Amino acid sequence: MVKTAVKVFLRTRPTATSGSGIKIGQDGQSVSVNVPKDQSAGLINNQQEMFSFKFDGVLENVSQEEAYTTVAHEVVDSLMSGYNGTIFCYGQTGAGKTFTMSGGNAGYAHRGIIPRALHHIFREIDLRVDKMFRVHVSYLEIYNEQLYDLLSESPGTSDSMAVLEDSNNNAYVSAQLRFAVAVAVTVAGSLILVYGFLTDAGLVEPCRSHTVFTVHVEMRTSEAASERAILSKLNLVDLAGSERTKKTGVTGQTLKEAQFINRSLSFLEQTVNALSRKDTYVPFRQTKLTAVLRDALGGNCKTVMVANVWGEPSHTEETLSTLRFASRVRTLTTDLAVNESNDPGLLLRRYERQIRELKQELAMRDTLSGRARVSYDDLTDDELRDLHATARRFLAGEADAEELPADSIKRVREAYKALRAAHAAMKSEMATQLANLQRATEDGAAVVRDGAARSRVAPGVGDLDLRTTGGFTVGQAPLDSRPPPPRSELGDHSHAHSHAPLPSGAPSPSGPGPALKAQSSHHFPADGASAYGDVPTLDSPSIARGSGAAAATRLAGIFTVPGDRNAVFRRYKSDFPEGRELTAALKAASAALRETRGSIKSLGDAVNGAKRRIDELTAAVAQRRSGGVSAPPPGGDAEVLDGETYALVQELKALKAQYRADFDALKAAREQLEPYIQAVAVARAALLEAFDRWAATQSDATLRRLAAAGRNGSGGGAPGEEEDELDAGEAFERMQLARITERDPDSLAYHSALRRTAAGPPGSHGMGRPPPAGASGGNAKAAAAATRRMEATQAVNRGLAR
Ligand SMILES: Nc1ncnc2c1ncn2[C@@H]1O[C@H](COP(=O)(O)OP(=O)(O)OP(=O)(O)O)[C@@H](O)[C@H]1O
Repeated sequence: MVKTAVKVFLRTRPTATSGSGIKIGQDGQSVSVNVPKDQSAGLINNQQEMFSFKFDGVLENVSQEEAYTTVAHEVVDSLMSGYNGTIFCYGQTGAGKTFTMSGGNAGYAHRGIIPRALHHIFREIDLRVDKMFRVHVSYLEIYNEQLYDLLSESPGTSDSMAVLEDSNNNAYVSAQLRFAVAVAVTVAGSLILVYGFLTDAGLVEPCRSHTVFTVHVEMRTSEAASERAILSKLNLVDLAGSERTKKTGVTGQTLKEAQFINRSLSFLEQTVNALSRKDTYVPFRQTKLTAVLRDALGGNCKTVMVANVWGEPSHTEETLSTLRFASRVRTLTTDLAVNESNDPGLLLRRYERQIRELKQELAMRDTLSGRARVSYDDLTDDELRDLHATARRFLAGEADAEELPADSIKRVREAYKALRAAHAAMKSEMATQLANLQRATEDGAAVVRDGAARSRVAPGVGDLDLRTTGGFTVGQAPLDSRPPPPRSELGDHSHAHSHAPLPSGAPSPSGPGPALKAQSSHHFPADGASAYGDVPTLDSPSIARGSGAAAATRLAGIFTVPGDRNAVFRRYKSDFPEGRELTAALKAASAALRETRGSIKSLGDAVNGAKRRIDELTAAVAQRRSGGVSAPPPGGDAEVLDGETYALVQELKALKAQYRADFDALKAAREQLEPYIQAVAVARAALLEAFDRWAATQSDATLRRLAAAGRNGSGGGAPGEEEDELDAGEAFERMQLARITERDPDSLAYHSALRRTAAGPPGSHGMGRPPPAGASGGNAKAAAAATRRMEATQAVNRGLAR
């Protein structure tokens, strides 16, 4: 914004009589008016005789051309640079306002500011070949405080016409027509066209209304940058002349017109006074005239006033009034600024062009760097659908990271979004499962508590404390508090399976029997997964806990074959509501754990994959550097990388960042796994404890009957559940078989026969009849001894062979 003073020029109408009383100073700016004393006032008369004023210039006896050059040329030049302008003529009626603004009919040389300004504008347009212009004109009349569009074919005022303000606080008249002036028409042609129009409109005839002729100019810097437009307008205002009605003695319609004119000019004066005093309130809205001239008087506009005076002695009073008003107008300032169009359509065109150019730039860079053609457009619906499916498969561990797009930022961003969506969906599913699991676990715990209440020997002993994450109350030792079995009994992990399970017998005073001790070497993973599946067998160490140990010992006494105990356990889980409920809870917990583990596994795979790739890239970069491909320049500080090494280093950098992020995610995911592990442990403990208590209440005969039914497969368990519930003995046998097949396939038949012999004749354990005490144990011992012998022989042979 540039502060600019309003310029005021005085123009005098040639007078017929001499001695007008108006004196022009040598500087061409000072004006003095001599008012002869009124002799009728008597001898003592203090009436002021001389009045002095100063303006920006005085036009006395000057041609129309000189008047234009002095008053309007600079304003029109500013218009062509994007600044608004207003030139208005003010003065008493007949002082020459219309002559100045429009011109006289006497000849071409008499044309006024309007036709000369149009001539000027089109001449400039012709000269500025690097720019594009559009010119419109509008023509407004304010008559008796009503707005009239003089370009409208339908005469009369329109209700929809009103003086409004645009977003830049510039005044404009709504619903006013604009007449487009073709730029292609020659300057002279345009002039004739517009001048003819002005004549038709009666502009060159004296009128008793205010008229505003506006030229709107739209300028664009060039064809290529057509999205940037500068808008400016020039208001050429011919005000109606003030009139002393008493003096002129007008009546009727003319009097009414004069009253309207004087009233609006009076408000114009008040407005100028308020602006001049810098009042906070300026009555712009009091009349249509001040509303239209708002910009010219204090807004974004370069303003020039022509004060027209008729220097006849009979008009001295009117002349003084005009000069006083002109002096106050000269104190006003306006704020000038170029008006750039903020038309959204233009902005859109500008952004479209920028995007087009950027895409071309990218395509060029891709070509230079040898990349395959990369699309920078938005993904289609089909592509987005595929991407979301790939993201889901990636999180589930079924797709590699390479399947996700990485060729453009846009596609990488979309991939991230798809991953986030897939992750959110997965999280929500897991939350639902967890809620179900918690419900099931709480139900199971309630069953356990009920059972405990019924069969409790000592209150509180052996109860699960579900307020903690699977801990135990007094009397029930947590898993990790149990001392490890002596190495001499169990051997280390690698040898644990070289011993046959010893299902015999008598309980030892130090705890579970040898069979249970041997079986306790089975790994009970810290994350709660059973070695043989989700549902525990009775060979799990938990059977020996707390009060459950008594039941386990009793069961071990009744059933010398581990499979029989599991058979009872299976019956318990399938035929008894309590067992069924607890088994269901455990399975739900295990399923949730398995699923969560699956997603972690895919993360782990991603981390490992990234690590492998980082190692490869690091080696490749190191090799290129050591090979001198990217060696530092002699004496230089910075290493100069060739294109390929630079690309490798960039990839390595990105990969490391990805690796760190994935690693953190993996760590966080592992921490999230803990509640699932605890939930499985709690559910498992609840099931085993409940079984112990239940078994303690059953008679030996009932237990044996259930074992026989379980052995015959006449109940319990869903298909395929046997695999999960494989007991320790059978599992051990299978493992042995696998080892023998691997080490000495030829001896397979021998071992198979030995095992069958040890197990006794087919059906000897069936039909509800328990095997003779010790028989099975003896056979198992024999089998174990035979295996040990074979392994010892093989070990000796291997040693000899070395
Ligand atoms: N500088 C001048 N040189 C020659 N003739 C002039 C000049 N100024 C005014 N006249 C003549 O004076 C007459 C009245 O001028 P004009 O109509 O322009 O006055 P006006 O101020 O517009 O009056 P109104 O307010 O009534 O419209 C016209 O005939 C015009 O040609």
